[in-house]
Amino acid sequence: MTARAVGSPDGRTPAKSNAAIRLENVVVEFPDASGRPRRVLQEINITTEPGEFVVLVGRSGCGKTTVLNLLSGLLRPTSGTVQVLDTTPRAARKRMGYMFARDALMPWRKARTNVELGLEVKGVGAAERRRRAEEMLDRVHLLDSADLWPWQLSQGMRQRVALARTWAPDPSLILMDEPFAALDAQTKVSVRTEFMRIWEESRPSVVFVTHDLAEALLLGDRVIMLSGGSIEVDLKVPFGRPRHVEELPYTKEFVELERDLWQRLK
Ligand SMILES: Nc1ncnc2c1ncn2[C@@H]1O[C@H](COP(=O)(O)OP(=O)(O)OP(=O)(O)O)[C@@H](O)[C@H]1O
Repeated sequence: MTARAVGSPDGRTPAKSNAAIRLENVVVEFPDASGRPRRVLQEINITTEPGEFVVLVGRSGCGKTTVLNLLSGLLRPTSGTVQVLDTTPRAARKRMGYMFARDALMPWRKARTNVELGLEVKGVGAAERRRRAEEMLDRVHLLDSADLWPWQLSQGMRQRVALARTWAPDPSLILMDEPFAALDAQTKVSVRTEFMRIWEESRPSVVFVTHDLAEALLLGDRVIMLSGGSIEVDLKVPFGRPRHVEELPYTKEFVELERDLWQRLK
């Protein structure tokens, strides 16, 4: 049998390995109002390591969600190549998890069966699904609420159920689009703290989009700022792990770094 290089459309070019994501010379064009192509991403190159937590920031419309759409396989680049977990986005789909600003829990399922959803898609048996869903609900302190419907949960609780659902199938890469943006300030701090605790236990690769520069520095290993369709900043975050997400924002080093990033954003 002839070996076929993973991620290589023609099967001849050997794929480069050991990256969580790899965007090479990626261009994305969308038609403008008059139907002419408008370039949204210009020859973007991003490679991230397995286990790396990368945050995408930038002004509204700079292309952050477009990058997530490329990674999830919803969108194909106009030119260039996109690899996820050393293969095509489509082939990597079952090893990816997603979380968005609105929890998107299914209203006809209780918290428990919402968490089981990704496990069902993977074909995990009923008993193991139940065990894993309960384990995850326990980790977000919602085991007592396992049999409640989404409408019986607060926004913060729903977002924690969504967190449990994203984590339950043990994804290798998680794509997150402003997952805490709809939460009030206090709930945001507590959900974010739980999220960091769970992430630090298993450390899947993450690509996280936010408008909040403090959040980017608080969570990320690396912050990539997009501007005008190009990479404006690619910053290695200098804070160690585990992080004190409640205390770190008040340190001098953090405040200075956040101010620098704000200046770049302007
Ligand atoms: N399907 C599409 N058709 C045409 N234009 C699109 C499409 N999707 C996105 N765009 C355009 O591409 C640009 C980038 O959009 P994108 O959603 O990636 O930005 P963003 O940085 O995520 O913005 P925000 O922070 O406001 O969510 C925008 O100008 C948007 O209008």
